[in-house]
Amino acid sequence: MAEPVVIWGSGAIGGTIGACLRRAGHEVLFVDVVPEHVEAIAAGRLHIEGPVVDFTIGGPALLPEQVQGQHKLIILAVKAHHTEAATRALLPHLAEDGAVVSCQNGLNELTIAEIAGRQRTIGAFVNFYADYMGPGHISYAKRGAVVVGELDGSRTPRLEALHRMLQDFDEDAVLSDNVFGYLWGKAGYGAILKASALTDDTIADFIAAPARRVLILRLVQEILAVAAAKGVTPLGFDGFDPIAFMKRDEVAIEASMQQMVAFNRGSAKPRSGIWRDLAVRKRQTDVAAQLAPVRAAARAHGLGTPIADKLVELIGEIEQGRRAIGQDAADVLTRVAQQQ
Ligand SMILES: NC(=O)C1=CN([C@@H]2O[C@H](COP(=O)(O)OP(=O)(O)OC[C@H]3O[C@@H](n4cnc5c(N)ncnc54)[C@H](OP(=O)(O)O)[C@@H]3O)[C@@H](O)[C@H]2O)C=CC1
Ligand SMILES: CC(C)(CO)C(=O)C(=O)O
Repeated sequence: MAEPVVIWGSGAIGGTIGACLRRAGHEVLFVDVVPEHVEAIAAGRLHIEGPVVDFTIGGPALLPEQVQGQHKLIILAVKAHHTEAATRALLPHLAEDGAVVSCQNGLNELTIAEIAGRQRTIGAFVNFYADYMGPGHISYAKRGAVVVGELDGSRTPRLEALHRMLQDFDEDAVLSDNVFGYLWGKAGYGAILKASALTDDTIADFIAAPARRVLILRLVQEILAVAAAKGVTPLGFDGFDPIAFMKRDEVAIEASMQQMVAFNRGSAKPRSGIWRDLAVRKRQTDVAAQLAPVRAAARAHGLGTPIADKLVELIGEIEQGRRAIGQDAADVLTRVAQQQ
């Protein structure tokens, strides 16, 4: 049997990628902490549904403590606040010459590299839209950018092999020499998603709302200023044009806003995973964990992140049941943005 690609965290993102790879003929080992989900996958009842694909498949599936041996390729797809624990748990199963690929939101590669070593970390960026609906049931709502790249930008045989494999998931998958550019781009776009989760608005409605314009502009600019201070050139994707925001080019910003609205309008996943964690799954989000490295980098460069700081605080209040999701929460954040 060929060496399997291990999917560590087989929810919305990991489950979708793993199922599609398995359907394309790759050996896949699914790992997850949810016993009923693991059981469903092992029993051949992993249903990926939605406008992109609709099929049911299965495959070897284990809880983390059941994994044995060492593996050369592990795709990590847990939420950012679980990255450290998951990486420590997978470490004994990562071959000396193996690699962890972070298919996550945030700058998780930094945490993974610290634990597994930079040589054993490959960068990735995903912007497709999916939801975990329940054990063995995932909605793949919308295709989006899929990118892989070595952390130092080099082109290596292992990266080329990974890229070829991911083309079996999405034929437009990109091999990049600037994966951190995409990750910082997503940090900018992701900040809009996080702010939208303060409300019940769809992502498209939130971006289109005139009342949120100043918040979106200043929040994105605040995040991308940190990227600039680090010497990273953020890259655009799926309608988001970070350079327009950085240059404060009103015409290009307007075009990007319209494209982001069009990209999100009518999506089968109309709201972010963060909103879903708050409103549907009633659980902690990974907003603080995603923004932690951005805020730390800002501090290291003498920059403030007052809007992101307030965003983390507001999301925390919702998580703790001390604030309701709604326009009031977004109004509070908008007022902070107006002061910048
Ligand atoms: N969903 C989307 O459309 C997109 C998500 N992302 C990012 O992708 C990453 C994954 O998100 P998503 O797939 O939505 O999240 P999900 O919650 O759907 O899937 C993550 C899965 O990993 C499980 N898990 C948690 N801790 C561990 C662990 N230590 N070992 C193994 N499994 C674990 C979770 O269990 P439990 O639920 O019990 O914690 C869950 O089943 C996040 O960083 C997210 O921000 C990026 C782009 C789009
Ligand atoms: C909205 C989306 C799917 C965009 O990638 C996302 O990142 C999330 O749900 O957290």
